[in-house]
Amino acid sequence: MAKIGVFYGSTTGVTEEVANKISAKLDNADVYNIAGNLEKMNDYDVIIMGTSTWGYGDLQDDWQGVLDDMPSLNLSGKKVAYFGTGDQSSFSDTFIDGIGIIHEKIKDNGVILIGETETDGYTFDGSRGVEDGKFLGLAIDEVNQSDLTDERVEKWTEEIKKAL
Ligand SMILES: Cc1cc2nc3c(=O)[nH]c(=O)nc-3n(C[C@H](O)[C@H](O)[C@H](O)COP(=O)(O)O)c2cc1C
Repeated sequence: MAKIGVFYGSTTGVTEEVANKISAKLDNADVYNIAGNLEKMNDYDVIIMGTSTWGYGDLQDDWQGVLDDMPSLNLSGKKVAYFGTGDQSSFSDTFIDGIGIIHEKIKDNGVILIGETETDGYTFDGSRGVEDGKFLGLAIDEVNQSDLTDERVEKWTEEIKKAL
């Protein structure tokens, strides 16, 4: 299988936990906290990026810290997938905005986006993580729909495997 790296930024541990679940479903893919590990992306063919969203549509702090360095990575030809954790109820206008902020920064670097998902089953008003009616990646809401997380991860990782 292609070499997969999972990179996450997590303020209270939710996104970290989801990163570990995703890794477990992908033959224990390597998992990194993005803080201090941005350059490690260069070592992987497939890069899975996970972030939460804070403030009102703000990128998680550790991702914010590396965001401006991301365009200098050589991501050309690499497959990239996103997962975002958020709260669609309290932050209905900015649900998982973080993945959209990252994508905006690197989308012109020749990345091949995989792992987009349907928005069915979620209720929210707006998201920078949605493009052409689909989430740019996997959306996880541990605040309101934690009972769905495991099956969402399972289904998504099966799709990711097919896209490799
Ligand atoms: C003060 C505050 C602001 C938040 N802002 C947003 C937001 O704008 N959009 C969103 O989808 N979730 C928002 N959330 C929800 C978090 O992103 C969510 O709980 C996430 O899973 C936390 O993940 P982490 O512990 O990995 O950082 C916010 C939560 C808090 C407490």
